[in-house]
Amino acid sequence: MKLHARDHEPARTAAAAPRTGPDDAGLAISTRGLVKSYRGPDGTTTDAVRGLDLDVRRGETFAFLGPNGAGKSTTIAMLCALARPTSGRATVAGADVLAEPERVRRRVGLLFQHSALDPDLTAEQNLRVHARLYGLRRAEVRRRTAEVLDLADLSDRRRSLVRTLSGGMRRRLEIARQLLHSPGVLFLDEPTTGLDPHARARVWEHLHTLRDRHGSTLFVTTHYLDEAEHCDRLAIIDRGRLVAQGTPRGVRAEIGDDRVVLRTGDDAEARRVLGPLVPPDRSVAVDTDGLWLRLPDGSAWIPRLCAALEVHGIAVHSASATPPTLDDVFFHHTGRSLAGPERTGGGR
Ligand SMILES: Nc1ncnc2c1ncn2[C@@H]1O[C@H](COP(=O)(O)OP(=O)(O)OP(=O)(O)O)[C@@H](O)[C@H]1O
Repeated sequence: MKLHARDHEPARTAAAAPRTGPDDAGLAISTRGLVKSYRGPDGTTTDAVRGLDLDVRRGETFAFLGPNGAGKSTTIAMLCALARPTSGRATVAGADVLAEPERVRRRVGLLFQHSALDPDLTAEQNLRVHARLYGLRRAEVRRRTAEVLDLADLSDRRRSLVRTLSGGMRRRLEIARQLLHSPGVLFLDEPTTGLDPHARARVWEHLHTLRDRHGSTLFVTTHYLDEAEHCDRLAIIDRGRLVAQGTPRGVRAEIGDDRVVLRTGDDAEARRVLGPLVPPDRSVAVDTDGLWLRLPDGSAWIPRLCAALEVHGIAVHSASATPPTLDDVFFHHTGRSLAGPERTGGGR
């Protein structure tokens, strides 16, 4: 699902909100058993989100990862009080999404996947329109516009028409726009999709500045695993269910073992030879990278594996051992890959 600005613009009368809500536990977002089911016209039900328990601390950058259709946008829509949960509870910036949806909407900012800027207005004009929608007073509009332009490093382009800005600049302007009303939590739905690597890096620089200088809580969905690696904490969702939650290092440590990858003259045969050598609860799989295994202290295993293949006359072209990646974490829990083509074998 894609969220669109026109569906969810805040009410004209909405007032500027306090930065944070009255949550005592230091949590910016907390959900328990959050469920969203869609009923189709033919009576069939899609369970987009199935019992999500999430905790996001104030001031952290939290990545929300999952493949297409995992339920990320639906979760964001519920957390921003734009879609009503079917069941469960959620508190965002100190307000309850079911009992206080207006308050939630005033306390969050939401960056949509698709541009919500008017290309025929200048950067500054776009910000002013948005500030007025949030009911900011005239003097406040001027002050906040200048502040967020500076934060986005776009002060020198404030009089440029949006259509003349680069893709990365537009994204930074959109983020700036969502900061005008000082939201308690900023949701960003795939903020870097479609940007080149340089522009992606600039957007992340900007997001880290927000966190470090202003203590903003950022909830970011992304398909890019390298981006999630740089967040404070993350959650991985698949088919509406949480599969892992914690720091990048923590969720990787949970699956523990190294990934040993061998490129051989005959990966299928090598798989057959090595299968009996490894402990029964370890997988041996083949994908586009070659043959791989998950083993504790992987580099210590390599000589033994190579020796066994040599005995069977199978050439080994390369061998490496690396600590688990976030994709390995996903594979460990689902038996599928988040990033590349489907792997075979292994998983739970
Ligand atoms: N309005 C809707 N009506 C019916 N089904 C929906 C609706 N919105 C989403 N879905 C379904 O709910 C599931 C989760 O969709 P969602 O858009 O939340 O996933 P996502 O993780 O954001 O995917 P993507 O990364 O592709 O944006 C999908 O199966 C989707 O088809």
